[in-house]
Amino acid sequence: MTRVLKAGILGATGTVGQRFILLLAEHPGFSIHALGASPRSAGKTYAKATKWKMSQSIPAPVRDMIVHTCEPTGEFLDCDVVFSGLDADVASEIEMAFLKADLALFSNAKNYRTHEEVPLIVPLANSSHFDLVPYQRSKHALSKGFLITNANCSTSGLVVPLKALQDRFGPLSKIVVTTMQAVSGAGYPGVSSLDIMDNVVPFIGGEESKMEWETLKILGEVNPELNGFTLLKNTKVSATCNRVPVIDGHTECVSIEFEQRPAPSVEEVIACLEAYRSEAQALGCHSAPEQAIIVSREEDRPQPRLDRENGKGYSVTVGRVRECNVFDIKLTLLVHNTILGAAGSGVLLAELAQKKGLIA
Ligand SMILES: NC(=O)C1=CN([C@@H]2O[C@H](COP(=O)(O)OP(=O)(O)OC[C@H]3O[C@@H](n4cnc5c(N)ncnc54)[C@H](OP(=O)(O)O)[C@@H]3O)[C@@H](O)[C@H]2O)C=CC1
Ligand SMILES: N[C@@H](CC(=O)OP(=O)(O)O)C(=O)O
Repeated sequence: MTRVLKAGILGATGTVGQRFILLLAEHPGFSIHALGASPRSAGKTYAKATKWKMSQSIPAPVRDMIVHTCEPTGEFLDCDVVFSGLDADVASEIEMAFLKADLALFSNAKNYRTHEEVPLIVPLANSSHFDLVPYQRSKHALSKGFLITNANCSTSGLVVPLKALQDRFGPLSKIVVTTMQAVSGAGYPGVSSLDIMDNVVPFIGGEESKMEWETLKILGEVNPELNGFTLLKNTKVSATCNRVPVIDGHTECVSIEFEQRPAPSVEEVIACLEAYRSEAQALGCHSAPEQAIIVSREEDRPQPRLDRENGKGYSVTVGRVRECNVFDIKLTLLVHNTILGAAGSGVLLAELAQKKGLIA
């Protein structure tokens, strides 16, 4: 029987923070122990500090908890794990302070994803990158702490089927992806209603380069010395990102070229995606979905409203798998941007870390 872990949440009042609250409050393996947000929220009860936007109510035990500033003191020091949903403008300094305090930190912010000693892990794709933790600990003289980042929400959906295909058919030479991203991805208040209603905005600052680069790190490997990452060199990724008037769920149209000739057929690709099993599933992690990738055969799926809760938001739903007459295969995928694309990844990463013995 694994013990219940005390969890802290940084950025607890935001869009990702609220999702952490819901996922952790109903999780048998965690108890919510400390909440942090900006000095504007500190000292207030959680119910007063947050602008709650989830369709479920604030869990009763959390409503009257007091929100603190984000410093590694007090209740945060008792935490076994700390999840960060901090605004990127403040995440660098705060997360480094928590790492230096020897805490186990799982971050949603982009700030340390590109760092050479920091694993960037999508739990259904590259959990082998946890192998760098001992080196990170030795570099920072830590005994139990570490910093793991999870990916950009659109990247998180993309890499799961790509990993399945790469493992089965070898290197992918070209990937072109066009996203239709939900407004919750922009946090709260996010995109103004006058900008997004009756509209599509064909720009999300910094998103395309993040998707292109993060994919190469995630689908790359930990080097043999276990002290760095080898990024994919021969895979080219091009992303185009759009904001659409959907509340939750990022949809992505993906075209893929394989190195292998002849390229796999549509039937082989579907069979590979359906058979794919991640380490999180193999280890029996509580939040791991039964199917990492759900393939829909209906001609008009996936759709955000109908498919985003698949696998409780932890599965990637793939549909419209078909031949591409420019590359080899094209498909459409859907990822829940605040579950597998954000807070859910953090929770599943903590479960994996516990299974791997990285959390005592
Ligand atoms: N939304 C999504 O789908 C995804 C988001 N992310 C990333 O996760 C992070 C959070 O995003 P999101 O929840 O959307 O953002 P929000 O803007 O909704 O929330 C930001 C949080 O940061 C806190 N904060 C702001 N300033 C400070 C400060 N000076 N000190 C301490 N805390 C502060 C806010 O507290 P307060 O309420 O007190 O202001 C709030 O809790 C970002 O880095 C984002 O890029 C990653 C993947 C997906
Ligand atoms: N930019 C994403 C959400 C996000 O915050 O991503 P990142 O953590 O990579 O900055 C979106 O708008 O949907």
